[in-house]
Amino acid sequence: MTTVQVSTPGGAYPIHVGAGRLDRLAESIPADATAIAVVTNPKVAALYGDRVRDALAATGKQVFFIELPDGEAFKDWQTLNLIFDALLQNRLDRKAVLVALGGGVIGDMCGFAAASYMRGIRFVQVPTTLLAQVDSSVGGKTAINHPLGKNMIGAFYQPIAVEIDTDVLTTLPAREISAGLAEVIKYGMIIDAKFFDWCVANVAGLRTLEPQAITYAIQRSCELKAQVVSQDERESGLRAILNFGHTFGHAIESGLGYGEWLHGEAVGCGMVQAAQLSALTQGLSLQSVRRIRTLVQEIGCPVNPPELGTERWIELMQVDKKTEGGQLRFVLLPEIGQACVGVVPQEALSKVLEPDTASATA
Ligand SMILES: NC(=O)c1ccc[n+]([C@@H]2O[C@H](COP(=O)([O-])OP(=O)(O)OC[C@H]3O[C@@H](n4cnc5c(N)ncnc54)[C@H](O)[C@@H]3O)[C@@H](O)[C@H]2O)c1
Ligand SMILES: O=C(O)C(=O)C[C@@H](O)[C@H](O)[C@H](O)COP(=O)(O)O
Ligand SMILES: [Zn+2]
Repeated sequence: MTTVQVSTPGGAYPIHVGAGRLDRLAESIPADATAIAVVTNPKVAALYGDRVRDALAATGKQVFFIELPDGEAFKDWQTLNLIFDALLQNRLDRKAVLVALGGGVIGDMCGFAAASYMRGIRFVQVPTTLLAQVDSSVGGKTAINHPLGKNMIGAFYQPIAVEIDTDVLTTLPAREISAGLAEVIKYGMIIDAKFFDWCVANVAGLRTLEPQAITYAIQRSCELKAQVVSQDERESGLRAILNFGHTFGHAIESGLGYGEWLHGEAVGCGMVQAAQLSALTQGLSLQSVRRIRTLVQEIGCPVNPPELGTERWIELMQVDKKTEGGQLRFVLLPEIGQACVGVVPQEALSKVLEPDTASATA
């Protein structure tokens, strides 16, 4: 087991990474917890519910399970309210602890419920998808979607611990592994060129969950994300680089309907588009754009954006949280391993959004 530490003004906590962590969840429940509510979905509950129930029984506390419908399409008010209904019906008090057992959808919703139930109760992240293990369980962004935009209603709210059991990845479908790898390679592109090269060299092992490769990728991703959020918890500057590819990616998700493309797939494609935009505005070399495109393709994510039409793309991207005074801002790469945030000329953006001209920059 290895531990990565996160330290923010909103809370400091360990990320434990190792095989079999699910059986040791009791270690992350504070002694003064009055009850534990596990927020999950039917698919994850069927796979891991019994093990988690047994592990938490060791605390001697009352354990409730709250099952939400599965999928991005349910990351909404109505589903969030199911958590509050269950917490109130079971009379959970301020010293109750929530446990988010599932992927990023469960983690984001459980975290938002923890942030707002009785104005804030403690929660533990137990991410069970690769994407959630390398990204969404760390750093305290919690949210639900709005029909007009991704993650539009939410809060910054840190968990008290993150428990990553690498064994649970064995039941994940290949498509979900590819989606998770998109957020892994993102760290290489924005902050760690050596890690990017390592991902290129180890892509086969990553896709097949070769234990050493996937464990290292999870640890390194958590370290890099912890470094960023520990410096800028609430995205007043640096943290925005974690949004690389997301201005395009979120537009794909909301434009096509939540769940049509997986978040990681949309981000993978969005990173190719953002790399093309970086070539036009930051001098990113065409060789680097090609390397990014090839890696996104090799992890199994789409590299060709859906045809939404330039006007619709811009309308969808306008609601991005980085937009200031109506002006779109993008995360861009001057080179692989370095990122900045900036505005771009309209012509450059149009070139990327018009499929014929975009292919010329890749
Ligand atoms: N808060 C953040 O910083 C942050 C970061 C990245 C992504 N996100 C959000 O995370 C969400 C995407 O998360 P995701 O990719 O984990 O999707 P997800 O939560 O929908 O999970 C994907 C699928 O895998 C299933 N699943 C979960 N664990 C499993 C397992 N071990 N074996 C088999 N199936 C399993 C789920 O039930 C679901 O059907 C998006 O809403 C995105 O916006 C948030
Ligand atoms: O943690 C962050 O900061 C991120 O931007 C990580 C992203 O991968 C994640 O998808 C995040 O939820 C997007 O944030 P948003 O603020 O654009 O909704
Ligand atoms: Zn993301």
